[in-house]
This record gives sequence, C-alpha cells and structure tokens, in this order.
Amino acid sequence: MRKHIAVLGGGSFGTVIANIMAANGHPVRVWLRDQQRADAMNQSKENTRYLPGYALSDNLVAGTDLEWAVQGAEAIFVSIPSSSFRQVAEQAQGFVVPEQLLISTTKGVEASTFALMSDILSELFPHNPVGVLSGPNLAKEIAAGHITASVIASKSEALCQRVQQILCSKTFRAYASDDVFGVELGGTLKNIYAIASGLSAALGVGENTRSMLITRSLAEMSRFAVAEGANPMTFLGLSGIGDLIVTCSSPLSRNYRVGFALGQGKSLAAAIEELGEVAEGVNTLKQVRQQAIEKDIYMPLVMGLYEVVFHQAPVREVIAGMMSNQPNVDVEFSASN
Ligand SMILES: NC(=O)C1=CN([C@@H]2O[C@H](COP(=O)(O)OP(=O)(O)OC[C@H]3O[C@@H](n4cnc5c(N)ncnc54)[C@H](O)[C@@H]3O)[C@@H](O)[C@H]2O)C=CC1
Ligand SMILES: O=C(CO)COP(=O)(O)O
Repeated sequence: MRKHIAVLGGGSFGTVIANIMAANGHPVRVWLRDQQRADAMNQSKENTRYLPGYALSDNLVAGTDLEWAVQGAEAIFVSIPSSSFRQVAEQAQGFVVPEQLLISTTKGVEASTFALMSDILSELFPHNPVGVLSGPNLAKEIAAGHITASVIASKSEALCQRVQQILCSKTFRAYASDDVFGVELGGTLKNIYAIASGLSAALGVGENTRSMLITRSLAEMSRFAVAEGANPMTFLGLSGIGDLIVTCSSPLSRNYRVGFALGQGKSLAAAIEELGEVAEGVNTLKQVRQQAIEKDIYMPLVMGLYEVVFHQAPVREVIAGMMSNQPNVDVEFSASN
C-alpha cells in the first residue's frame, strides 16, 4: 500500500505544499491544532482562514491527532513557525521512526540558541534523513498556479530525489542541493531585508534606492554567511537572491507588509496584529543583530533596521546616518566584503 505524507502545520505554506503533493496523487495528512478548522477543511475542501478559494484535493485530509499524521508516513514536512517548531517536533518524537524523511519548510531561527530548524530536527532525530525546502515561494502565488521553483537541500541524495518526485508538477519544480546550511540561511536572512524593503516602499523611495537596497542586502547576507561558515555562492541561487527578490518586491510577503506598516507610522505590535500571520523576520532581525555584535560582522542595514523596528528610531534619520558614514568603509567587492 502506498505510504502517506504528513504535513505538520496548516497555515498558508503547509496547506499549499500539502495540496501539491495530494494533487500529484499522494495521500496527504495535514496536522492542525484546531479540530473545528480541520473538520471545516475536510468538509469544504478549502482552507478558508489562510487560502480562501483554493480548492483542496480529495487526497488531502486534515486532522488534529499527531500520531495519526506522523505514524507510517514516508515523509514528514514541518511547516510550523520557528517560535513553536521545537515544541511540535518534540511532541512528534514518540511517533517518528528512523527511516522517515524529515523536511523543514520554516524560514526562521530559534530565539536564544540561533539554531536553524534543520539543526533542531537533526538534534531531536539524529537517525533520520533531514532536508530543507526553501526558495522564492509565496504561498498565494503557488495556490494561484503560477510557475514556481524551490530548492530541496539535504546531505541525503535519496531524500532530495524522493522529494523531487513527490513535489514536482507542471507548475512546481524543486532543484536539489547538498548545501543545507546555505539554503536554509538564505531563506531565513532574506526576511530581514523584506521588512526593510516594505518600509522603504511606504516611504515612496525610487527604483535606484530599491535596487541599492536589494543588492546591498545580498552583500550583507553573504558577509554574514561567510562569517558563519556558509558558502556564499549558494546565495546566488533560488534560495538566496531568488527569495530575496520576491520578498523584497511583493506585498504578498508578510515580512514586507510588516515593514510597510512600520513605514506608515504604525507600531510593531499593530503591524503584527494587523498581519495575523507569522513574519519570521522580526525575530530573525533581533537574533542576527546579536550575532553580528558578538562576532563583529559589519551589517549596517541590520543595525539601522533594528533601531527603527525595536526602538522607534525615525527611519529618515537612520538613513541619513548611514549616508553620512565615512564612504571609504564601502567597498563593493573584496575578500572580506
Ligand atoms: N507563506 C509563505 O508564502 C511561505 C512560508 N514559509 C515558511 O513556512 C513557515 C510557516 O509559514 P506559514 O504556513 O505561511 O505560516 P502561517 O502563519 O500561515 O501559519 C502557521 C501555522 O502554524 C500553526 N501553528 C503555530 N503554532 C503552532 C503550534 N504550536 N502547534 C501547531 N500548529 C501551530 C498555525 O496555527 C498556522 O496554521 C514559516 O516559517 C514561513 O517562513 C516558507 C515559504 C513560503
Ligand atoms: O518566504 C516566503 C516566500 O518565499 C514568504 O515570505 P513571507 O513569510 O514574508 O510571506
């Protein structure tokens, strides 16, 4: 009998990934916390809270029993915000067996430990193959049927190949990579710069400025990656520059929307409340700033954005400060840049 696939988390991305696999003919079990929402999804074949109007395949079934979702699954995709990721993974520990493939889709970092989600999976499930799915993947665009590509990264070639088979469709493609750290770090860091981009859009900046922001964001991300021991070349692919472009350009990005709301003068609390979904970049900004200070990594965008987001510094003053920095600290390409 064909084994099912489990997706933990029924938010926008969990739902869309589950539905791609279900539409490809795989039985998929989506695990949620809320029984009413699970029942409603099963009856209406729609996730009205996150993706209204998006028809779900008959092969997709939602439920709230974690054992039912996980036990016997061939692969388990974890699509839970980073703030609850460890807690859910720990809950699943009793049901997971070593041959099951574990894939994180979460683009965030654990507060205080600076662990990425694949680190948490590898720590809790040392005998399982672990992978990361990351790329320019706005859930609402995937649901709308726009052609989309992602990266499946794992040290296990077998995991990459199986995920490619399960996920690829006429509109969705997954490219394989063995650089788990680089792929995951790119998807995590870009959320910070999406906030900055949304903020600058609200201020009505021009295209020169937008282009400067995106390319200097890439330089800053790469500098951080090198300091952390990652391969910056990975940032030139879909999970780096690809994801940076989409989230820095689209109002569909929740991180961009938080930045836009801040740029309109709203408080951080109001921006998050209005969003009603996860914007991972807020926590990532805090954690990356701390790392940059501890490791003395030059990250002027992170430092400036942190002051705006967490200390309500006037954004125009922060920008003016950056523009009056000694120009000789700015080198476009060098071994340390
Ligand atoms: N939405 C998107 O376009 C994309 C999102 N991602 C990443 O996927 C991850 C999940 O994102 P979304 O699904 O979009 O988030 P979301 O905010 O739409 O949904 C999160 C889901 O997790 C559930 N959840 C939260 N805490 C939980 C807990 N303790 N136990 C059980 N369920 C819990 C929520 O109820 C909700 O169903 C994020 O890290 C995000 O960065 C990645 C690519 C694209
Ligand atoms: O990661 C994403 C697209 O690739 C989604 O970005 P947001 O979390 O900002 O919506």
